[in-house]
Amino acid sequence: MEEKKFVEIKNISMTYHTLDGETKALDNLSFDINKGEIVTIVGPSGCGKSTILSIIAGLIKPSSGEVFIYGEKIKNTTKAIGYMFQSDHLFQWRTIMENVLIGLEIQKKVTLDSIKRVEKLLDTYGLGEFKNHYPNQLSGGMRQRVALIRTLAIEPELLLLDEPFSALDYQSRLAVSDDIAGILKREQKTAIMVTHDIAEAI
Ligand SMILES: Nc1ncnc2c1ncn2[C@@H]1O[C@H](COP(=O)(O)OP(=O)(O)OP(=O)(O)O)[C@@H](O)[C@H]1O
Repeated sequence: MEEKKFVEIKNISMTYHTLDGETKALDNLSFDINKGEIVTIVGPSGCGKSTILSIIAGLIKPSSGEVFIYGEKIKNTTKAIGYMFQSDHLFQWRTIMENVLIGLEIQKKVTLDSIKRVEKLLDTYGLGEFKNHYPNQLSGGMRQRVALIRTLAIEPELLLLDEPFSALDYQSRLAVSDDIAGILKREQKTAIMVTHDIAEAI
């Protein structure tokens, strides 16, 4: 029997309708992703990268086409998918620990075990000492790591990363992208990242 594909994007098209007219953002896009793969989508600004991530995440409905996860059609958002946006969106009034726990809090899954797991992630990725600090006390690169750990904390099966390094300067971007690629590989995650930067994709 053929093994079920993890993520299947099938014939997705998306046209936005506004008062000014129509914008075709995606035209009959299809691709598959296997478990454990890290896929990057590269393209210039406006080519529809954020649109495809939002469709996979179930945040917007495509004009036509379907997304399947393990053969099941995506209808709404699902806990199986973690979405990390362009900027880190950390809450300034919450400590690093409180920021990282927010997804688990919403899902009512804050337990001793989940706290331990999150503390271990913070320790492993050099943020253990900063768990009681506030986001404005951290560097941009550290904040991106916090945002990634917050996304990993809910243990998503698929991570969607929208230009995760765009807020950083060139040098930190290279360091942090190595860093984050390392984390994704060690945690054996499946991820789709979009970027307009070919170096970052590589
Ligand atoms: N909500 C919307 N309403 C109308 N048009 C939209 C909407 N969202 C995106 N678009 C248009 O769809 C096209 C694709 O946008 P999208 O944000 O997916 O591109 P992108 O590749 O992610 O760009 P960027 O890298 O600048 O974020 C663009 O022409 C954009 O103007």
